[in-house]
Amino acid sequence: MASVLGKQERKKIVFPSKNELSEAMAKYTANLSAKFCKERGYFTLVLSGGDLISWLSELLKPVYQESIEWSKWHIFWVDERVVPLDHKDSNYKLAFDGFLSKVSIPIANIYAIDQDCAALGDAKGAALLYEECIKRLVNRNIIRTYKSSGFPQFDLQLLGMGPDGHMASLFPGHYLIKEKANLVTYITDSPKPPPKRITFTLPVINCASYNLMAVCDEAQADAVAKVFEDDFDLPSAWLTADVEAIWFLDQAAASKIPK
Ligand SMILES: O=C1O[C@H](COP(=O)(O)O)[C@@H](O)[C@H](O)[C@H]1O
Repeated sequence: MASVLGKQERKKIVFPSKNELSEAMAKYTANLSAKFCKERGYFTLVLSGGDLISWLSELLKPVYQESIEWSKWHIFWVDERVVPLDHKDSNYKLAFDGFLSKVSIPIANIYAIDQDCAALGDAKGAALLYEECIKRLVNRNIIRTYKSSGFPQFDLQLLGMGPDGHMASLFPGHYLIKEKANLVTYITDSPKPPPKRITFTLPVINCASYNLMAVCDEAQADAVAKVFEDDFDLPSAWLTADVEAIWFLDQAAASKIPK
């Protein structure tokens, strides 16, 4: 299995405010949607939870509503909290209420975690079934594979980072960051509530063609500075991609990056 880690240039764009960041994120996403829909008839987009979802509202504007080929989109989650899908902590609910219910992506193309596992709080089962779901879509060629590694390769992942430097549900100091055998794994002692979550493993995250990490606000400035100083204790510092890994920051989040 090819190594997918390794140091790569960490690109960043600093925006005056969240508004400009969210406009640029919409443009970036729409451009990649057009590229992949044209090249292969599908666009595989991975979402995270957190603040990022509200910044996606730019994609609801008429210019995008009318031009994006929504029927070709396939939606996944880089991590999910193992709670019922209508629970306030569910990343699926957050994205569905704030974005997915307002665009015409076929419901069959929205891949939430297994409802029963979610309702029962079965994190292990949820991870296993999500991995199976991804493998099935790889077999149907909806998700590509990364070169010869056999890992799934998503077209674009939209990621966020917590103030502690976590991305997806990979937390600083937790052994999950080292997990390389599985595509999807689980955690039952997440330092950030809720404790039960599933998450893509780092090799899967880094196989994506494009990774866009969007971070705003001063509360994240210390973690952002550490990432740009190559502090690999922070899971987010490990982020790479096959084609491009790019950080979209507002001025507050970028304020402590050494000049
Ligand atoms: O718990 C989570 O946190 C991260 C970061 O969220 P943010 O609100 O600080 O941007 C998020 O990316 C992840 O998907 C979520 O489960």
